[in-house]
Amino acid sequence: MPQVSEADIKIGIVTVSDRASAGVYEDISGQAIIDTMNDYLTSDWQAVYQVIPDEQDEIEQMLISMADDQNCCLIVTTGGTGPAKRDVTPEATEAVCDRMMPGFGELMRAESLKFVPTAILSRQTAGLRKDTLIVNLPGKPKSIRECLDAVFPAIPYCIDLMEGPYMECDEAVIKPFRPKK
Ligand SMILES: Nc1ncnc2c1ncn2[C@@H]1O[C@H](COP(=O)(O)OP(=O)(O)OP(=O)(O)O)[C@@H](O)[C@H]1O
Ligand SMILES: Nc1nc2c(c(=O)[nH]1)N[C@H]1C(S)=C(S)[C@@H](COP(=O)(O)O)O[C@H]1N2
Repeated sequence: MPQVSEADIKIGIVTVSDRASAGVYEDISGQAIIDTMNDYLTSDWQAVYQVIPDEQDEIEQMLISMADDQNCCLIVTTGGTGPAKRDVTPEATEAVCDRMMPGFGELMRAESLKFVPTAILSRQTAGLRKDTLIVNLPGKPKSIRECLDAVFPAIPYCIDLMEGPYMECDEAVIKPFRPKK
């Protein structure tokens, strides 16, 4: 049974992009994460959304604030996962996490390879900071759904195991996997 009311589902969305944060282009990828969560979730949820540049300190402070102060059970980042010199989102994620969840990156790269031969250029990872799951996605708008469709089925059960809020999904859109007790 849910331990926490559905309205307590807060999801952090962090777009890490020098150009989107400077207003050079519109942040389509962060909005795609919000749209995807709206498609997946039938539970009420609240987005905590920020667009920041590729600065490791700033990314770390944002993840800490969303996890510890704003009580997000899940934070999804987009951008800054590649080999370019300023791509440091995985380093920031690892720096703030207590335990890493390497299966997320492995699965997203494997699934992404079905769409782009450059999938292995993403160093995207995931990890746990106290009560929060942090998942990195690449920056390209189309990568959002490609990656989330692959890993999201495991996320509600992951959050159950972390004793977080119970996420109800639209099973016609995404089927969360919860092993029977
Ligand atoms: N948040 C975003 N919103 C819209 N388009 C994006 C976003 N992030 C990336 N893109 C698009 O994907 C392309 C490649 O993504 P990439 O991660 O290399 O972003 P980027 O341009 O390096 O970001 P930055 O501004 O930090 O340099 C970009 O040139 C842009 O067209
Ligand atoms: N699903 C998916 N994964 C993807 C891509 C994509 O278009 N779709 N782009 C790749 C490319 S071209 C790069 S450079 C890396 C890193 O992207 P980032 O630096 O924007 O995070 O993600 C890779 N992973």
